[in-house]
Amino acid sequence: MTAVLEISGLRKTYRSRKGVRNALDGFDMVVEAGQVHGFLGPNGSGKTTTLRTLLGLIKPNEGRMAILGQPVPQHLPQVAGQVGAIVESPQFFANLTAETTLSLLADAGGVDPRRVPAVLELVGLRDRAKERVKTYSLGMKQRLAVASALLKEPKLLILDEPANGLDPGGIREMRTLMRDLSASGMTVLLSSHILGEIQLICDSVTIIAAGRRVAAGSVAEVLASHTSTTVRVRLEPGVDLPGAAEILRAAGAAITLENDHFTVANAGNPAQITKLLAERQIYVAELTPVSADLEDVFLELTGTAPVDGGNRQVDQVSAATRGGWGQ
Ligand SMILES: Nc1ncnc2c1ncn2[C@@H]1O[C@H](COP(=O)(O)OP(=O)(O)OP(=O)(O)O)[C@@H](O)[C@H]1O
Repeated sequence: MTAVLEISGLRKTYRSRKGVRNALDGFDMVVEAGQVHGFLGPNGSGKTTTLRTLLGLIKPNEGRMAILGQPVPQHLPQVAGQVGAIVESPQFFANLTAETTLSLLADAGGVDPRRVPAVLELVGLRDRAKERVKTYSLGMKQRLAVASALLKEPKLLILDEPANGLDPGGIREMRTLMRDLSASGMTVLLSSHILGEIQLICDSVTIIAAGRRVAAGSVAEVLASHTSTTVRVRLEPGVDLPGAAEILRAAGAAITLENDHFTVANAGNPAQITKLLAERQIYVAELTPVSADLEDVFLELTGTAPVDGGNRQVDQVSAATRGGWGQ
């Protein structure tokens, strides 16, 4: 496979009166041709900084980037025509129709005007194309934004949170659209917080936390590499479940208590669980690895799982990510 996008060792430091912040701290990413690639990370982890740096909107302190094999930002003018991007919600003139908006953009970008009805059809706005943008819902504006990025038939489409504001039907249509675009040979880089959606849409993902890559690969690989670290524990009926959970928690385990069982995250050595409980005459009835979904992996790797008894603060990393328990 060929890489459409390569980033290595990217560093970006913001300086303000409050001090220095390393938004990107040696970040790496590779997106192969024809993939729908998910770019995931918690708030403030560096996603927008990465995308803006890639598009030449801000200057990195260090690192190498290439789009379609061309080093950027040096060769951005050569590849810009093959990259469609929506990084910040584009503003449209409210009094213009979608059709006029796209026609003006096509004209300004030297794009064949026949692309306008084609992209309106693609994003499902054909029947509302002659209505003013101010009458559009948020979801329809999102579609118009995607349509504008598709005008020049890009080889690489970069979308920051394209499903934002869409209802479930809209999200499903956006998913179909992404798959159709990918089937037509386009590579799509997609940042999103809707992890279930990413799991359904994407072939591969990169997860970023605190400006560094913490996981990358096909969705199946990323999931497989984390399947066995969380275990589900059931006890014999009638045993005090919260009490048992507390014993493990006191020993440093990250516990999530459910109705009739609890889970232990990051449990490198599940035997430790049975041992600790048996010492208190509590016997485990079931101990099974939980197959992780992308949300579990994300929470674990980025340290953004909810904090017990408190509100997690920005930049606060949960104990579970600071190393395995029971190793
Ligand atoms: N212009 C700026 N000046 C100072 N700090 C900044 C600036 N832009 C971003 N940052 C900081 O850099 C870090 C990364 O921000 P960035 O916007 O790239 O994160 P993000 O992953 O896109 O977050 P979100 O999901 O919330 O949009 C954050 O700590 C943010 O506060």
